[in-house]
Order: sequence, then structure tokens, then C-alpha cells
Amino acid sequence: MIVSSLQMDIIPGDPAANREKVKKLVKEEIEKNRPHVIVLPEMWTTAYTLPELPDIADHENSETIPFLQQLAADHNVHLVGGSIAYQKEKDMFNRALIINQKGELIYHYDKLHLVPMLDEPTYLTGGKNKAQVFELDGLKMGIIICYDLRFPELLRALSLEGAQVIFIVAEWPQARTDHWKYLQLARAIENQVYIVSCNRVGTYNEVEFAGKSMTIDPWGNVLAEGSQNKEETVRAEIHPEQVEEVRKKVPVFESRVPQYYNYY
Ligand SMILES: O=C(O)CCC(=O)C(=O)O
Repeated sequence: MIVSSLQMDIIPGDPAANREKVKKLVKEEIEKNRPHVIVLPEMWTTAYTLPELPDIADHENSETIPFLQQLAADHNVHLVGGSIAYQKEKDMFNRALIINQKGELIYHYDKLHLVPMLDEPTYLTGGKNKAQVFELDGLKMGIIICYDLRFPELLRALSLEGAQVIFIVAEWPQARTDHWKYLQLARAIENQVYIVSCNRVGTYNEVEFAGKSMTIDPWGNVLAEGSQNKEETVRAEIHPEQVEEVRKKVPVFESRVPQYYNYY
């Protein structure tokens, strides 16, 4: 399975312009490399224009979800559609979208951990549902959003549910690039899963973003890594049987003694 992360800059507060940009980038990537899965970054329609979100966020009758469904079906590609600001009644969620190659929205996930450093709790509502595992082409997968990476319990829970691949969509700042990189490596190694991340580049509100989207295999090898400042596609091939091979070599899941842990 070839997976391509579109490490892109985001036009602040302009969903229509960002949709046009994504349409073009997806078409180019399909024509050049024919991946099976394309991944977009966090909040890619709006960026972190939090005070403006009530005017520009998606909702039940808005355009972004049908746009992604059409795009996936037109190109016969699975879309890990990053996340978007999504208004449901009084709640504004940071919502990740998974759309299969037939154009079906098969799963959505609302960011569970809101970021105090970005004032997210003032503007957004944290997810109200447990994170679930979904399937694409028979592979079990999970998705988390940016700050969620700091919560190993969440990725462990997805791995215990059977996830072989965990996607991370992000707007991770450059000031904490080392955390971004080493936490991803740790999560891949400790859970013996593939990690596929898509982080934005560019600057908004004087925050520069880290790029460095990564694909890491279950042994902790970095298969692909984006550069820091450049829009580019970060692409790698995933071999699901590697998850089992690594888990046989180092049987972490068999060695667990959850009855002696204070939680789970
Ligand atoms: O945890 C961090 O350092 C960055 C988190 C973040 O920027 C986000 O969740 O959007």
C-alpha cells in the first residue's frame, strides 16, 4: 500500500481556496505516483483562525465533506481527509475524516485533547466519543490529531483494538520539532505499528510550522521524512505483515501485565 502525505501550507480562513489547492495536489500526486491512500493535514480548510470559525467552519450542509467524497471517487483513492473545523449545534469540533475510494465517509474522529497553548478549549469542544479503529483494504487503522500524540494511552488503546497503522494529522509548530519527531518514533516502537503523519508547513499568526511529515515502520525505521519548510509530498510503502513480524521478534503485547497497572 503506497501512502502519500500532502505536506502543504494552508491559506488562512479561506476554505474554497484550500479546496482548490487540495484538488490540484491530489490530481498531481495521483497522476505521478498512483498512491492507494492520500493524507491531508489538520484544519486544512481554515488553519487556526479560531475566532473566525463560526463563520467559515463546515456543518451538516456545507461543502468540504461532499468535495472530499467526490475527489476520492473521481481518483479511486482512499482519503485520510486531515481534519476540519466542524460545527454541530453549539459545538465546534476539530474533526478528522476518513473517506474510502468509493467516496464513502466511513469514519470521523473528533480531537479528544484540546491544546491549551493554542487556546483551543476557548473555541472548540473536545470529542465526546471513544476513538475507534477503521479498515481500508482490510488493514486496521486509527487516526489521531496533533496534540493527541502526547497521550500514549490513546495510541495504545487503538493498538490494543488492532490498529496496524496510525495516522497523525497535525499543525505542529517548529518550536517543538524534536518533540514531534521523537514522540512519533516512540509511539511506533512501543506500539509496533506504522505511524503515518501529515504536518503543515508555513507560518500563521507568527507561528512557524514544523513540516517533517513522517512514515515510520513498526520497528522504528523512518521510511520517509519531509523537510522543514517546503511544501512536498511525503510518500512510502506500507507492508502490513511487518506488524506481525515485529510483534513476534519482541512480543510486547504478550508481555503486558495490565492487572498491575493503575489504569486501562
Ligand atoms: O503539542 C504540541 O506541541 C503541539 C500541538 C498542536 O499544535 C496541535 O494540537 O494543534
